[in-house]
Amino acid sequence: MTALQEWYTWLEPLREIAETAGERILEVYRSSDFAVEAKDDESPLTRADRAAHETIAAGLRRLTPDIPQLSEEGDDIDAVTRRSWNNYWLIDPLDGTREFIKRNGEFTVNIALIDNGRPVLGVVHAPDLATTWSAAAGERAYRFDSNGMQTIATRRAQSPLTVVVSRSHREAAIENILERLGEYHELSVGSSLKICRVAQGEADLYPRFGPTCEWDTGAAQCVLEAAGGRIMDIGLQQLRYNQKDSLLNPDFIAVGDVDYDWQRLVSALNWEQR
Ligand SMILES: Nc1ncnc2c1ncn2[C@@H]1O[C@H](COP(=O)(O)O)[C@@H](OP(=O)(O)O)[C@H]1O
Ligand SMILES: [Mg+2]
Repeated sequence: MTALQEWYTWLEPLREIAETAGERILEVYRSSDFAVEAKDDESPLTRADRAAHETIAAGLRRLTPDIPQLSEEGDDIDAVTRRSWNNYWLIDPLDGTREFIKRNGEFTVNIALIDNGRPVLGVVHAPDLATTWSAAAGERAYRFDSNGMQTIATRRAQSPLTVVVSRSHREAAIENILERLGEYHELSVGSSLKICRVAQGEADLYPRFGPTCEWDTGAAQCVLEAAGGRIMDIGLQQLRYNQKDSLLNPDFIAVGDVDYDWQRLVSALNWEQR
């Protein structure tokens, strides 16, 4: 695999690919009168997932024919093959499937370029919110919406903390942690938008205890890190990608203020015994 000297120039085409996939999703979302509960072959959800996946796969093949793709909706790729890659596109064509079904608009298209275990490009697009977040490692993070393009940045942690939690997946462990935080403000949000809310300085912490996959976090992690934040496992190590046979993430916290004493919070939460 060649070195990725050109990767920075791929950010704009990447945003276009994500937004085109978003248009395909919205065609289904807006045309269907659906009440789907599960993925079956005929469901609008499945059609939207597939249409977004195909659009992204074709767009990335045109942009970078030599870089492999790992998509939630793509072929299963065995771990040995995958782990031999130095870099690859990591894709969740439609994150927040429950939000799509509930029609609350909180679903996203996610594309990250992973290089040696780290996200170096990331685009998160929320089609129904007409908003896109994008970043390249080592550069600024941006949000594009009806007001145009803005630089985004995380904020200093505020007291009480504002905590983002999943709208649809709320494990008992999360309830325990929230209880132990004492006073806090809560934002309930679907999909990778939670990480984007931390990245744009609206929230301080997003704790996730329970299964997520690497494609749920890769693109938004790139945005959050470029905006000044971090996603860390319980050892406060930054999440890395393609390091294991499994594609499941560990428990993690996404934080905006890297100078805050998260270690103290994590220790106080008695994480190991939650
Ligand atoms: N049991 C499980 N195993 C793996 N991933 C899970 C999971 N439960 C939830 N997730 C992940 O959490 C994501 C939704 O997160 P949230 O609740 O924050 O919106 C899902 O994305 P999809 O909607 O793309 O399937 C899915 O990847
Ligand atoms: Mg997902």
